[in-house]
Amino acid sequence: MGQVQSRLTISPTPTKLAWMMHLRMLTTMHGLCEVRQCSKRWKNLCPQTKNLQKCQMSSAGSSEMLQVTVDDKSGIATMTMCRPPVNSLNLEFLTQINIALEKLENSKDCSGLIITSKIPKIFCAGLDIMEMYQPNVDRLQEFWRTLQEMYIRLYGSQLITAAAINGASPAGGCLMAMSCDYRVMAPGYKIGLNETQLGIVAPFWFQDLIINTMGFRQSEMALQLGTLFTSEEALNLGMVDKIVPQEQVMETAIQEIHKWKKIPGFARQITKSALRKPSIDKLHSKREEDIANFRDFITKDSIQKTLGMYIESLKKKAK
Ligand SMILES: CCCCCCCCCCCC/C=C/CC(=O)SCCNC(=O)CCNC(=O)[C@H](O)C(C)(C)COP(=O)(O)OP(=O)(O)OC[C@H]1O[C@@H](n2cnc3c(N)ncnc32)[C@H](O)[C@@H]1OP(=O)(O)O
Repeated sequence: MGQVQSRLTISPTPTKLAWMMHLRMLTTMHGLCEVRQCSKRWKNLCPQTKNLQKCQMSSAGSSEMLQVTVDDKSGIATMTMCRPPVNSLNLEFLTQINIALEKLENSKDCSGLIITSKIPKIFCAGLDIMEMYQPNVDRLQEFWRTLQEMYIRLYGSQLITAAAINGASPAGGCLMAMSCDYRVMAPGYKIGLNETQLGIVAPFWFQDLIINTMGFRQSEMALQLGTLFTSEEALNLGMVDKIVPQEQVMETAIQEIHKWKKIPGFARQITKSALRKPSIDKLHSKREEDIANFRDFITKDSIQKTLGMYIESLKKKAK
């Protein structure tokens, strides 16, 4: 897929027209996915399915990186990541996730969302390191803006959100999971913000998120040491909420959403918004500064050298 030169602006509160124009631009520019007004038309797209409305977010031209299904009986959506080999988040993948989040948020039929992975033993390996290594600066900035967008959408979602963590979940994968309301994890995997181990720095909003999740003291140790926790350690720290055998992860997430659905939605949403709004507002107010910091940091020679060495070490390990 070619380099993206122009700026993609996904406004947090786009007008319907602006959003549609933006989606059309994305489709044209990237051959990303056949953009459809999903919420109303899922049924029409998949008339053969009764209870399961399926929206394939990618067209024949690109791989099916993200599968989104909504169970019309329960209103629970499942977003399944499938970007081999490790579900790393590049610009196109993040854009697809944002489009799906926008559609689900606006769908009257959807009340809950589960994020999970189709790749065995991997939930999400975090940011695609290749986006940060020897980057095109315009694309690099757009990449970061799109990651910010994902966090704003997911952490601020009105839906009941759960991460069904069925594999490794370092760095950006951990960010994604912690942005949900609930985390259920299979045993035997690692999760955490390991940025310092790569020689990079988790930005303030990653830091705020982990502090909001498990408190200051444990977060400052975890962030400085770049600790990847086992599922069991993560449970003890409050980074995840439950551990169940691999084959029960999805069912447990579904049951948990059903439990949350019994709470009056309006009261729950206002409470969630009040708790999370300060962190989201902080990012909104520093968004451009944060992008500039990221760009200046990543394009430093010393950081490029470190990233190059890290990529080599991953490749050697994979052999
Ligand atoms: C005022 C100034 C302040 C300054 C502020 C500055 C702000 C700067 C901000 C900068 C922050 C940037 C934030 C980054 C967050 C991130 O998410 S960084 C990414 C971190 N991710 C990782 O470290 C994960 C690395 N991967 C792994 O640990 C393992 O791959 C795995 C545990 C996920 C899976 O292991 P396994 O199943 O054994 O697979 P592998 O053989 O290791 O890998 C297979 C294959 O995938 C490639 N790969 C792995 N991870 C990534 C990745 N994240 N991106 C791209 N590619 C990845 C790996 O190289 C292998 O490829 P090949 O088969 O060799 O081609």
